[in-house]
Amino acid sequence: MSTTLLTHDELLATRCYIDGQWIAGIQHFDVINPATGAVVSSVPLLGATETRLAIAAAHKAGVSWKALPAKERSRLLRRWFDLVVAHTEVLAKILTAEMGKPLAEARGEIAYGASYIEWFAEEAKRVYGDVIPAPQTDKRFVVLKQPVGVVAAITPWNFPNAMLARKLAPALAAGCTVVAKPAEQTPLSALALARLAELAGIPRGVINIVTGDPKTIGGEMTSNPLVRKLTFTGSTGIGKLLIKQCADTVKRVSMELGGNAPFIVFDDANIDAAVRGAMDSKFRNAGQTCVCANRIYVQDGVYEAFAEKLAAAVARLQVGNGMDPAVTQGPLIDAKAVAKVQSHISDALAQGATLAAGGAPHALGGFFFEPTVLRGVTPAMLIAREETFGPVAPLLRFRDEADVIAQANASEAGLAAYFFTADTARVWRVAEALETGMVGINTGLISSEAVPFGGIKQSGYGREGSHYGMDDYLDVKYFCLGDLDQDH
Ligand SMILES: NC(=O)c1ccc[n+]([C@@H]2O[C@H](COP(=O)([O-])OP(=O)(O)OC[C@H]3O[C@@H](n4cnc5c(N)ncnc54)[C@H](O)[C@@H]3O)[C@@H](O)[C@H]2O)c1
Ligand SMILES: O=C[C@H](O)CS(=O)(=O)O
Repeated sequence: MSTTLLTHDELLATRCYIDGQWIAGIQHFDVINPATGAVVSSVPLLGATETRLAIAAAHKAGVSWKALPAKERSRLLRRWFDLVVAHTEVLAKILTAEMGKPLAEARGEIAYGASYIEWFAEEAKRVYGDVIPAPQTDKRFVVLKQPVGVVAAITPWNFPNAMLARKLAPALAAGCTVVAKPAEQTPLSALALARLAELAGIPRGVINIVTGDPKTIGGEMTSNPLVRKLTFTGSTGIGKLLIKQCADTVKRVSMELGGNAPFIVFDDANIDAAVRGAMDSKFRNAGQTCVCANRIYVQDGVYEAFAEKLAAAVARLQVGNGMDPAVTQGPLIDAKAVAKVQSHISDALAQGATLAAGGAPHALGGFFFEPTVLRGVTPAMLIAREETFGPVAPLLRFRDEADVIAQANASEAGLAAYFFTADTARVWRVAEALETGMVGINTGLISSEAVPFGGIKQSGYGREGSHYGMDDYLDVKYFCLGDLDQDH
């Protein structure tokens, strides 16, 4: 398949995508590079009127999109996947420019987002129903799965490509159409994805991207009766608000919310593997990741060895502009993120914790922050009770399995958890006891398109990825065929 590659400037959007048209808007807002403070681009400041138009376009496009043979939707999704992969470098540079993560991580995110498109290009062809044996001879019970309809999607800034791909892919595969609002900090990755979907031949109105004021756009998305489902990835507080706003029109809702992941190192763990796992889980994306380790529990017998090795590994992180290939930790997203990290560190130190590495804003200034390790953290400290969303590894001690399970589960969040042990019996006991949607065992990296990604408790509900991921975009319809005994 010959692929005409778009240039960086052709993919760097200044307009929104509604009903197959690129809309300029009247007012605009700047997209800022968090590493340099420079303006990357400007995008339209749209509101309820344009959102209503996008929803109407999605509703209209849905009639023909859901009527397409599943194999045709599959082919279009596959074409889109091929184009995303072919444009990895340009997409990664746009992502790093607007979000700050190191280019190597951005390339990884593009591949990760594309993997959902590839996965659901295949799942599109496997939306099966059932024929259920009826207890009466004159009846047949049939179950169909049908697309929910118009989907509203709201995504965060920390994985601006993958979090949107993780929603668009199953929605389109199921026969749904989408109106999406990316985070105002990082709209460019979403608009670039839409441009490639257009190039792939995905019909007008199937994907619509609206940028602008979150409250206004979200208000239209959650109240418009044509929207049958809202899928949200972001903070728990906003998630709760959106659930309430969707109640009046009884929309289907999926919530991928905040985390507070416990990361547990038992005495019998491979310490070097545990350190690698902690680095992978805690410092990926400068700790701005929903599933990153937020509380690191180390059993008494290995606490000193683990703390020393982790501090040494953290000291090797290279902080700087993500466009520099030598950089392994970029800036935080904004001043608010820096202030939250600083407040967690200050609170911990004030309550008796001590620094093993870092602890202050980086000498580079701006939104750069030193990768930090805190020792002597206790459950009473803010850093153990709230999601830090930054490059700080808080170390807590624990005595035994029962003690650490109780500590780990003492959180309203329930997204991810991790533990390291060589004891296979303990693997089953602890994995079953942890109150989270996902558990990493002897690894700090658990995300994949092939698994049901999602949380429990106040980390949300619904699953993204795997064959489970289609269910969020399908309605189950049962119909009953009667009077079949009669030869009329
Ligand atoms: N569970 C997951 O898969 C997952 C993935 C990424 C991020 N997150 C969570 O997201 C949070 C960080 O991301 P964030 O700062 O972008 O979260 P956020 O909740 O502030 O913003 C997320 C999205 O919601 C929008 N938004 C904000 N207020 C809104 C409103 N009133 N109405 C409609 N939309 C509104 C934002 O514009 C953005 O697009 C963290 O808590 C992180 O754990 C969770
Ligand atoms: O931050 C949230 C993302 O879901 C993290 S991951 O890339 O899916 O692990």
